Amino acid sequence: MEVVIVPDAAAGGDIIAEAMAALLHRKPDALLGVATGSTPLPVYQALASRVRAGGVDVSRARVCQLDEYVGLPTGHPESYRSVVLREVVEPLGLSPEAFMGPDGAAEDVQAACDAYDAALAAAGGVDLQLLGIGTDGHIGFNEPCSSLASRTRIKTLTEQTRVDNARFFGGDIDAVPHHVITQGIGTILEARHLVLLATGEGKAEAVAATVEGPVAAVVPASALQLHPHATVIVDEAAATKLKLAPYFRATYAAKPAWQGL
Ligand SMILES: N[C@@H]1[C@@H](O)[C@H](O)[C@@H](COP(=O)(O)O)O[C@@H]1O
Repeated sequence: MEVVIVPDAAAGGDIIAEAMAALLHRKPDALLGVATGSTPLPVYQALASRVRAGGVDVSRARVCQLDEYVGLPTGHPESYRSVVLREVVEPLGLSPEAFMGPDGAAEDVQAACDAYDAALAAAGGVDLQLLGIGTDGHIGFNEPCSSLASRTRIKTLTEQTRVDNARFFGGDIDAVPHHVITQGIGTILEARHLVLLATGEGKAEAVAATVEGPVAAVVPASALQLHPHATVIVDEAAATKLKLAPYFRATYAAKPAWQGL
């Protein structure tokens, strides 16, 4: 696992957009797994500005969703499908056909989950999966004690996650669904490159447990330790509880530029 400490969220966005641009250069039809929440927004902004400047060709790029609320009406502005269309697909100028996600409004939720896992595999798998992290260490919506081998399935949100996400629902926790569909941890681990971005001191404890703690289902993001190509990018505030911060800084400073992320 590589840990990169950047000065701020914008620098994190920049470095990941650069890695996505390099991937699309090597593989123009790459499948990018995108995350929601506030943290990844600087990534999408940085990538869109490279596209506008003509530095990246996204005409064949594909994007896929990590997770989704269950039960929000189709087209609800806070469904993750709407968020990804608004924050990623439209700014990058992709066609809606380049986008795939699970159906959170399906009557048979488990069938929708199975169909999504099958669709990801049929698409050739995710090339780069961008992840945020919950304050409790969740990735996607895999809450603590999710099986490290889990596949896409329905989960119940913790009270803390519903409180954290209420800001997207006008501060009304009652409006935050209890149930979600999420790529499982086993599904996420199949992506060829995992890139987790964490910013702000509220994530410092979860980051330390992810990077320096044991691999444990109680900290779902610690599963990244099992992946052969995982990159964790943190700003200074999110890095404050990392004991190995001096080592991570020295390693990155000495890294040859050609190596990329
Ligand atoms: N399902 C999403 C996660 O994918 C995201 O990582 C997390 C943190 O969001 P934020 O980046 O806004 O802190 O929120 C939600 O729970």
